[in-house]
Formats: sequence, structure tokens, C-alpha cells
Amino acid sequence: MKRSVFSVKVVELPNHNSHKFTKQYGTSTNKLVINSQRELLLHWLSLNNVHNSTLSIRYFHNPEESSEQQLKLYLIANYSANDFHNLQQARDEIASFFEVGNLSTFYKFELLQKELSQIHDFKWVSHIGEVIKPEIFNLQGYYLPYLFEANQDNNMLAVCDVLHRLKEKFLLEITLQVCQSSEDRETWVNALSQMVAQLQLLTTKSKDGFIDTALKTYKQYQESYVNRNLFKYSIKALAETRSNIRTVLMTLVQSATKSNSYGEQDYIEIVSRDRDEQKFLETLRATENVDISTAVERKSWEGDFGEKYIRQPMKPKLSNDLGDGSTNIYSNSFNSANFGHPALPSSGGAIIRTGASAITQSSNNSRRLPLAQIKDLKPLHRLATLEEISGFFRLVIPGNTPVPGMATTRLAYSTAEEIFNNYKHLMTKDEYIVGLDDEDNPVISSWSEIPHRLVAGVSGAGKSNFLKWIIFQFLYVNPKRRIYIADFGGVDFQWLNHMKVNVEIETTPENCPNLVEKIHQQEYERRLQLMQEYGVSNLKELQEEGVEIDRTLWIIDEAADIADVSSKLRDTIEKRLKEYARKGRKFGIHIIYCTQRPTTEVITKQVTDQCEEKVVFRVSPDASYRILEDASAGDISKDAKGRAYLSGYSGAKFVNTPLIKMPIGSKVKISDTLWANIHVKK
Ligand SMILES: Nc1ncnc2c1ncn2[C@@H]1O[C@H](COP(=O)(O)OP(=O)(O)OP(=O)(O)O)[C@@H](O)[C@H]1O
Repeated sequence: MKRSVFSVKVVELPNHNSHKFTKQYGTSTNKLVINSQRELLLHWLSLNNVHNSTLSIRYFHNPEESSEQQLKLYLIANYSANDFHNLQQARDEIASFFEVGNLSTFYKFELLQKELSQIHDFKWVSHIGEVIKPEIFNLQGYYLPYLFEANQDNNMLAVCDVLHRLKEKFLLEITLQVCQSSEDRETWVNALSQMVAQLQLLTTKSKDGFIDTALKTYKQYQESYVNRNLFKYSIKALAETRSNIRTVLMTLVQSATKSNSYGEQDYIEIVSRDRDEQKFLETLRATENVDISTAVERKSWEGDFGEKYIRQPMKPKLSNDLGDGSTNIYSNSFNSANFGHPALPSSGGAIIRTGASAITQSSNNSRRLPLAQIKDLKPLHRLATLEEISGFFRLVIPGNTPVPGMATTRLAYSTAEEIFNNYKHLMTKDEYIVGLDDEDNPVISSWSEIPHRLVAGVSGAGKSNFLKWIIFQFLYVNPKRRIYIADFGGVDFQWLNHMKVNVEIETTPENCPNLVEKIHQQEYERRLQLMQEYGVSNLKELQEEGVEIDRTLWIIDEAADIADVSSKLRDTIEKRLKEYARKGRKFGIHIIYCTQRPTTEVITKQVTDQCEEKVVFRVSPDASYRILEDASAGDISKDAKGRAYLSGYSGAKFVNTPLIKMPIGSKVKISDTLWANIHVKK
């Protein structure tokens, strides 16, 4: 027998509120995601050339990681086949499901090439808790394992919330193994029919709530288990401390089952490394090997409880109620010696042969079945149908807010073209679109409400692209608007000169004071003078008087260069920031202060105070905190180019700024870009 493991990590979560999804699936995305998860299980059941195939969903919480990386989600498959060829075939089929199956529409998976032991080590685990179906061990010896009543709508959000609050490492693992049809099925099928027949007899003799429930439940087992595909399940929590296990697992039970089914039942058993060494190690080993273990079980199974014959404990509760009629059934209590014996009471013989199950009947035609013991029913509490278990076997489905501990990665980056096509009506003289939020809704900023902005982010985080996106919108509403740029890199904005727009670019910090002065005279002084002349107090009124004047934008691309060259220049700029902030709203003079190095020397308190809107791309958590009083921008991953944390007109949230295609010399013509929408009148 050859064995292999296939593991994937979930790298992208579905975003149902995204524009793309709502357009395609309307409001039914949630249902479709759930169906795609169910399909995974059906697919798994159909891998029939594979033996003992096991599939595990793992939620791993590690508080040592940054806040968007604390929760990791894995799917691990363990399968074996007779020969290498079948094994390879199974692997290809499994891979295909993750790559192109319906699940891949909603989740993006990363194939993990590493050995399993390299993905997870378990040295930190000291306690393991398991969710087991509630079982009733009645004093009189009755035994009843309940079925799971699955909540098919479980989205796992409550579980992720609890996991996120933990201050310890924690692994929640839901594992299913396809139950081979031949495997000990005959034994429990036989036991089931004996139990049903026995309970039926009892209900005719007395009214007993428990017996009624037991009969109903065992009949349900007969209907849904006997001829169906089944899974063995294990639902485990592996933890550093014992204290959080019950909380997490109960939250899982509450999410995965219908509220009326968990009631007061106890679902959880816990073993600890020091106290239940053998059980602990056995169940830990099962996790290491992506296997099912049944080591953890309820104390009631200890002793000789399971050894009893099914009919033995079924003594009437009040023998008086039964009168003499009971004798026939109960006084000749069964034991293996008299099983199948012609001297068996006739009612006993009928018990088996009149059992509800077709299998029982057909088996009985050919041979006598052994007398069933309580322990023959024991496998039932470790089995589940697809319907029962599907509430538990669930990848988290995000709601309106991101899943705590996981980065909300978007399914696709929106381009500036897409945003422009969908939302250009939101680009006005006073407002522009910063980008899209994680629900793919446009995030707006307002020039009239917030005069100045601070843009920060490490090299390559997407600042320059963002500035181009702002410039595009600034000019789209009026190509005659004037822009001043202090860009000491010197090449990022030169293309604007080819656009024949009103732009002035200063490339050396040394000449920057001239630019500052020029802006002051050409824009500030001029506006002041015009307003006095026309007797008005703001830009809008001036425009209404017929004066051809509009907002002006001053971009300082690397503020650190200015601070390096001269602290005097920095002070002057800060003074202007303040001056234009006070009057900016009315005057229409706006500054975007941009830096890679958001140190205290560059981003002084003056700057953070004056720039009321902050767009912070990836920076260190410290820098994020300094600028935003929130460390969120420190969690932005390196790959998430264009993603920023915004604090400003639209509140505080993550925003995904779009990539804007630029004209490149003769290679990319202006007409092939959005810039063709800026019509400069000659
Ligand atoms: N919104 C975005 N979506 C996708 N990719 C982007 C986005 N913004 C930038 N990029 C990619 O990242 C690269 C670096 O972006 P950009 O030049 O804007 O970074 P920067 O923060 O200005 O870096 P530096 O400070 O070094 O100039 C770009 O060439 C582009 O390919």
C-alpha cells in the first residue's frame, strides 16, 4: 500500500460583497460557497480507488504572528492506494479539485510542497479536546448516541472570533475519513436492528420518554446509516493550556449544529499530556499522521458497560406496570450460550427477523446473526453522514467584515480602468476616489472638506502609482487645473510634460524654496487678491463671478529629502501647510505630503496635525502607529501593492488603490490609457 499527503493553504477568502460577486451571483454567494464545500466532500467520497482517505481542515491560531497572519487555514489530505499509478491518479484528481473545482471560484489555495512535519510541529501541545456526539448512558444500562443535527449555514465566523482572542497557540482540526463499507458495518447494523426491535417491544409495554427518543433515534440511524456512505470524524482542539478548549469547541458546536440540538448535551472530552499520557499521545499521533483516532472516549465506556447484551439492560423501569407479560421477554435474559437456540423465546427470534433494515432481513435469510452487545453500537458515535458532518467541516465564509486574524485578500485587483468605467460619476470637482474598500465599494475623499493629505509607505508599496491616480482624477474634472510637483527622484512625473497640462516639476531640493515661494505668490497671494477684488470669500464664489480659477495641487514626493537638505525649508513648508490648511478649504490650495521614511524628523507633529487625511501604505507597525494611532498599516503584506490604511474623509479603513496604466514613450500611447480622457484644449 502506498500512502501520500496533499496539503494546501487557503490564501484568499471569498468576498461576497465584492462588486464582482454581487454582479455574478447576486445575494446567493453564501449558498454557493457552502455548496462548493459540500462538493468537496462528495468528491472525496467518490475517490474510490483510494483507501482510508482522510481529509482535514485545520484552523491554526498563532498570536506571535502579525495580526493579519494569526489565523491560518489548511486543508490536508492523506490517501493511499494499491500502487504508485493509482496514487498518482488520485493526487491529480485531488489537485484538480483545488485548482479548478467550484471551490476554487471562492477560495484560492497554495499548494504546500513541504513535509507535513515542517508545516506543523506539535511540541507546544499539552491538552487535546475532542467533540464527540453526545451519548447517553442510562443508569439502567441504556445507551444512546445522538446524531448531529447540522447547521448547514455555519460560516465559522464566531469560531474565528474566539480563536482570534486567544493568547496561546491553538489548532482546531476537523478530520474526516471515508468509512469503508465493509468495515465493522455488519456488527453495528445487526446491533441496530436488535436495539430497534427491543425498544419497540418496550414502547408497547410502557410509556417512557427516553425509550421513545431512543427508538426514534435508532430508527433514524437505520434509515440514514445502513445503506449510506459514512465518514469517521474527529473534531479536535490542540492547545497549550486546558482552559480555552471547551470555549472554542462549544462555540464550534453551537455554530455547526442547530440550536435545539446542542441544548444541555455534553459534547466535549479533554485529555492532557501529563494526566492521560497514553490517550493523549495516541490522539496527537493521529493528528501528526492526518489520521483518525478513537483514543479519547467517555468514562462511561470503562468497565463492563459495553459487554452487556442489548436485551440484558432493558429491564422495565417499573416491572409492576408490565405485569406478567414481561416475563416472556425479560426473565429469559439473553446470553451468548442460548443465542440462536431453538429454546429462545419466540418473541426473541422475531426481534431480529422483523427488524426494519433490509440488510438485516437479507442477512438473516442466510444465517443467524450473533447476539448484539452494547459495544457493537459504539462505532455509531464516531460515524457521521455527509449531512451531519457538513456543518462542522467548514472553511470560514467571511461576512461583512474581514475574518479576524486573516488578511482579506481580494480576488482580483481592480484596475483604474474598471473603477473609472464603473464610478466616474463620483469623480467631481470636490471629490475623488481613493480606491476600493475590502467590499469593493469606492472610498471617497473630498478636497473641499480636507485640504491636505499625507501619503506614507516603504519603497515599492504603491505611493507613486497612487499619486498618478490622484493626478488623473484631479485633471479629469478640469484639465486646466495647475499642479506643482517637488519630485527629487526626477523621473516619476516627467510624462506630465507630454500631456500639455499645467504642471511645474522641481527636481532638486535646493531649488525647492523657489517653488514654495512661487506657489505662495501665484496661488495664495493671487487668490487672496482676487477675493478681495470681487468681494467674495471662497473659491466657489470666485468661480461664480466668472473668474477662471480652480483648485491647485502641490505634491511633495519625497519629504525626507527636504528634511535632509534643510530643516529651514522643512519648517517653511510646514508653515505653509498650516497657513493653507486654515485657508485651504476656501482657497482651493491642496498639499500631498509623501514619504518613504515616516520618521519623527520627516513626519513631525505639525505635519500629522495639518494633513487631516492619511493614506498609509505598507510601513512598520511603529510608523503606522505614529501616523495613524493605529498599527494596521504595519500588517499590510509585502505582496499587497497599492493597499493602504486610510484615515480621513471616509473614516478609518483599508483601501485598495488601483494600478493606473501610464503612457510609456512610443510603446504605450496616451490613447491606450485613461489619460486619453483628459482633453486639453489647445
Ligand atoms: N495599486 C497597485 N496595484 C498593483 N500593483 C501596484 C499598485 N501600485 C503599485 N504597484 C506596483 O508596484 C510597483 C511599485 O509601485 P510604486 O512605484 O508606486 O511604489 P512607491 O511606493 O512609489 O515606491 P518608491 O517609494 O520606491 O517610489 C509598481 O511598479 C507597480 O507595478
